[in-house]
Amino acid sequence: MTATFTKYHGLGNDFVLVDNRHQTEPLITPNEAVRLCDRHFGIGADGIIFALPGEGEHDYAMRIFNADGSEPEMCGNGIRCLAKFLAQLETSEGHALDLPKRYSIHTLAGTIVPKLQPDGQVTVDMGPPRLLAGEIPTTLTAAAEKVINQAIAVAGQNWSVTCVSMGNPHCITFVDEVATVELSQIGPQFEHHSAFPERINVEFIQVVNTSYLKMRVWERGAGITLACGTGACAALVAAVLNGHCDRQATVELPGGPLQIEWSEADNHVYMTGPAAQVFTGTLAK
Ligand SMILES: N[C@@H](CCC[C@H](N)C(=O)O)C(=O)O
Repeated sequence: MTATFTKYHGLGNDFVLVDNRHQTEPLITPNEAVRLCDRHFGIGADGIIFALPGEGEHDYAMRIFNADGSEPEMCGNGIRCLAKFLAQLETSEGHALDLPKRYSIHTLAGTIVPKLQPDGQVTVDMGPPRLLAGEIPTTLTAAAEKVINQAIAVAGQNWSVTCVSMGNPHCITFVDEVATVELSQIGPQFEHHSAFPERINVEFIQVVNTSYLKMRVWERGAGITLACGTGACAALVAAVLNGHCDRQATVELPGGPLQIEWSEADNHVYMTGPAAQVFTGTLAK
């Protein structure tokens, strides 16, 4: 059996997109995902994303496997790529594309709504952040408490962290200079710390001013990536909770900037950024 794929990236966070709209089971197994994500023996990607059939109110569903084969609940850069992929599939099937175009997507983090804008950017309603320790999950405090500015020892250093779930778990720490963080050494020790039973994505944030944050990330199941959409949303929320930032800010990642807003009106987080197609291919099975 052969399957086609399309490679996309959102600010250098790259994914293999698979048209899986005809069946609910992913065409690729977690083990195959590990092989395909390998940058020497495979296509090379931070994850594999499946465009699945939607049910009820949902146009489609999305699932994703990380580069290590684990399955996260959500992916911010990935869902912008998925929205562009779906638009491309639909237009190639003869459907008209009227912009702005909105999709209702079922994910393991709930309903997420990306909207394709006329200028090529994608704005995503990422839903509300979840702040309770039990929702992250973390054992850093009692399950019904928030984790804001909490002490933790990792890699022989004391850190002060704020935890936010955007459906998937994030631990944010503020530093003077992101460029000096030894990410490849410290990142995995956060990811596998016993305080995080489902592992964790960790974001290091430099507050440049109240509307501009710099960020570097170590992702659960993927390691250092050039950008993380859910991580940028979690970072903005953490910065607001710590009084560092306005509710609307640019988050600058190694791969480029994202515009993030935590709306006071509906408590949802909105992310705006690009997504680009790189190439298409056929999988050798
Ligand atoms: N890069 C993604 C997040 C992908 C999932 C993450 N590695 C996890 O395991 O939670 C994004 O842009 O949000």
